Amino acid sequence: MDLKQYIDDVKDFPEQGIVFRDISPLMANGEAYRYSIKEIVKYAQDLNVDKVVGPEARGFMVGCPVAVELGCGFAMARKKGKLPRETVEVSYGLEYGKATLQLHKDAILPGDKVLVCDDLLATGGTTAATIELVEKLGGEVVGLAFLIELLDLKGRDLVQGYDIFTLMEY
Ligand SMILES: O=P(O)(O)OC[C@H]1O[C@H](OP(=O)(O)OP(=O)(O)O)[C@H](O)[C@@H]1O
Ligand SMILES: Nc1ncnc2[nH]cnc12
Repeated sequence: MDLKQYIDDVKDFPEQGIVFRDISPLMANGEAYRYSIKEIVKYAQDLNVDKVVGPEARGFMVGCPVAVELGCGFAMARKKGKLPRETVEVSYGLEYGKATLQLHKDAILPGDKVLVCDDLLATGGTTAATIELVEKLGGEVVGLAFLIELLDLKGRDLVQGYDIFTLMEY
């Protein structure tokens, strides 16, 4: 399926010079959304995943349906201040800003095999921070899955050594 027809390229959002790759049209199309999730599930099928972790917010859109299909749990990596119980946290930079992500301390059990899911890999800052959170809690990241990879930003270099699956490259 040609998934790129469902990605809207928005110039100068959220800042001058950024081309924002908007996944809203893909999610609005049941067939394209379902196909994307099924492809990630196929990739993850043999990884023996215990938990899927997705960073807020678009990571939830990809990670939750993948977890449901795999029949495993999902843990939310949320922006600072949103989780009500004890957390671990990591601050990071992304293509257009800075943020802090948190995970509940009991979201990952030591030895859990974790699949990190997000809509898009740009600089890799968000993904590297998510991996760091999982590893702080003793989890093992067994794969990283995205709808989109922005090749120029070399996010792969920041997460070297991890297995990466992407459906679209720009
Ligand atoms: O590889 P990076 O340079 O880190 O960029 C990728 C991240 O940026 C976006 O999230 P954003 O922080 O904009 O949050 P949102 O999902 O809440 O829109 C996107 O969903 C990824 O998580
Ligand atoms: N160019 C981009 N489009 C959409 N989401 C992003 N997150 C980081 N960079 C992005």
